[in-house]
Amino acid sequence: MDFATWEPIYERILEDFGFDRKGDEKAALFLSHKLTEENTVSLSELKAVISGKPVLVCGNAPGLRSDLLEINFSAFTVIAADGAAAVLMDMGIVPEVICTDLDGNSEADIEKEILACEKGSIVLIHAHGDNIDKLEKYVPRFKRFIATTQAKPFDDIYNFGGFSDGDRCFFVAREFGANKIRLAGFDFEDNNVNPIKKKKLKWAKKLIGI
Ligand SMILES: Nc1ncnc2c1ncn2[C@@H]1O[C@H](COP(=O)(O)OP(=O)(O)OP(=O)(O)O)[C@@H](O)[C@H]1O
Ligand SMILES: Nc1nc2c(c(=O)[nH]1)N=C(CO)CN2
Repeated sequence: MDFATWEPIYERILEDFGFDRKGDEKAALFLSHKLTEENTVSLSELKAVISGKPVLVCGNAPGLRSDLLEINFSAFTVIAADGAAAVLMDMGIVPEVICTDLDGNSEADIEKEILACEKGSIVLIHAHGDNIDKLEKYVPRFKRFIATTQAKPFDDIYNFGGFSDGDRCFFVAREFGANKIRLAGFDFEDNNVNPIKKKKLKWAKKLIGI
């Protein structure tokens, strides 16, 4: 999705949550300073695992494990949203792609994302105004990654559209030409979550429906 199409949606999201665009921009700049030639994954590498392939996008709803029992993984490129990567790793599955803002989960889950990266997952690390501390702490531990922002993209900081980790996975799958996208571990109506998460799920449902 080009930024001109995304920007009005992004502005509505910022307003709905009361988030500050300047904070997102500062975080993106911070992340850009962590990129080197050695730790940057190319978009062609990402495209190679998605283009023309059926993609399974895994969210981290409580039903993820049971959804996964019905799925033949070998038929899909697996893209995991943040904590979903830990669930997959626990099942012995290394997702091909992970989208994470590094702020949703326990330290143990982040360690599993770092391990997945070492085992070959392409990790898309997302900068936003409320995760600079996490970026500072964990980004040096990821050997290779792609940097993303929800604000205006620049240089090697990309914006493929989407806001929370789950819907960004979906946008990545679409942007890079998945021939089919199946969802697992998405429960947009989950009431067992805090009000901010509820609002994020409302936006996720809307964005994935676009
Ligand atoms: N019922 C649900 N509870 C939690 N996550 C869900 C649910 N349904 C779908 N998801 C998707 O799973 C993604 C990963 O969730 P997780 O809790 O691991 O990370 P998070 O960083 O806390 O999530 P978020 O990006 O929403 O802040 C979410 O971004 C969301 O899109
Ligand atoms: N500024 C800001 N942006 C976000 C945030 C957040 O908490 N703050 N959370 C997200 C999904 O977890 C995605 N983007």
